[in-house]
Amino acid sequence: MAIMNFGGVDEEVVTRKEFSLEKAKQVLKEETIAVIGYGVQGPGQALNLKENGFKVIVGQRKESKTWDKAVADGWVPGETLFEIEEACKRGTIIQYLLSDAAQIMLWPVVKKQLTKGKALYFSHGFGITYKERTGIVPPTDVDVILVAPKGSGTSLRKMFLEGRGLNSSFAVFQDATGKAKERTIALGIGIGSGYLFETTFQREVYSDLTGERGTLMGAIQGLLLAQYETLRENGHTPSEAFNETVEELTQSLMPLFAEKGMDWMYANCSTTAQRGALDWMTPFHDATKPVFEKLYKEVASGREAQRSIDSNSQSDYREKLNKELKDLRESEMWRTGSVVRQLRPEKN
Ligand SMILES: NC(=O)c1ccc[n+]([C@@H]2O[C@H](COP(=O)([O-])OP(=O)(O)OC[C@H]3O[C@@H](n4cnc5c(N)ncnc54)[C@H](O)[C@@H]3O)[C@@H](O)[C@H]2O)c1
Ligand SMILES: CC(C)(O)[C@@H](O)C(=O)O
Ligand SMILES: [Mg+2]
Ligand SMILES: [Mg+2]
Repeated sequence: MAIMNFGGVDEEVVTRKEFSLEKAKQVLKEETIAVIGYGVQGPGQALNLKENGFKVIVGQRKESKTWDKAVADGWVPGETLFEIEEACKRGTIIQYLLSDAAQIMLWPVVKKQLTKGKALYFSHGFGITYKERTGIVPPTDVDVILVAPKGSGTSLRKMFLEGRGLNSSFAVFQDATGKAKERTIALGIGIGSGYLFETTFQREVYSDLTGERGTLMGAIQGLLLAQYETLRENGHTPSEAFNETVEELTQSLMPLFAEKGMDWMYANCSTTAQRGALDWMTPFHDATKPVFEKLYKEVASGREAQRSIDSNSQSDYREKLNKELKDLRESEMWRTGSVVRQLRPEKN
């Protein structure tokens, strides 16, 4: 662990310098890692682990699209690809990467295979933190651990292939073997994380649910749409409204603040823009802060988790989500986006 100072606060973190890939392989050399679920995180984690030299098998429902995807990715039925129960039987570390709702349904199957000394691994604190709602209560003689990549499994894989790494949090909920922390960090390094920071299952799920409902996904769409609509209602063309709201943000300004921080992005805009942004950031902050406070309370109360369990355990949940995504895709703002993307010069 290294102590790093983050904006005046010391935190212990793990980087590949303190915990090399070679060390991770040494720690896990006797382990079979069973990645259960091959949706978004499953492929990213399983393929990165395999290519980093770990022994990995995949567990997935047969006769599903994702079984076929696993086969297409090179997993071999009967050798490295199994039905969920069989993979859990063979694994010494069970990476439980079904959707959070499916984890509840399949829990009796997985629990049966959790024999003494195995590790149950999550990428979300959901199942354990909201155990009254999920019924996920592991036996006391297994390790219960977490590595949560801070981003999509698609990015985890893409960044791995580019020689980069997505940061992840890690936590130990139950250390039955005395080796839980070592196993956790080794897995975090193995899946291709950038740096790892410690958390608890509860803090992971509270921050994760807040972040994705907030700035990462929910708030960003709400904010962009509010500005797009205002411009359109005042007579601006779709092209002007979209460029001024989304395209400039993602193509020009976001890369600047990703690279060197917000003041650097501001400094690379006009003094007119800087004056206005510095004045208007406070009203935007003040208008949204109560919404974030309300959101956090909903998360901490468990109500957000229950809403997600209730909707995602319905048999037609995927169709319903797809319908809502289609509505988003077919809104004027994102139809405009599709045309703007086609017009990017690098496309031609
Ligand atoms: N999606 C991400 O990038 C991401 C990022 C960080 C953490 N996580 C966490 O990782 C875990 C996995 O998330 P995901 O988004 O990869 O999941 P997902 O929604 O893509 O589903 C994963 C798998 O679950 C299977 N599944 C769904 N219902 C099932 C059922 N009833 N029976 C058997 N299998 C079923 C699907 O076939 C799929 O292979 C979750 O705990 C999630 O919160 C996800
Ligand atoms: C990728 C996210 C949003 O960070 C993750 O938390 C998820 O649930 O998919
Ligand atoms: Mg999440
Ligand atoms: Mg997240």
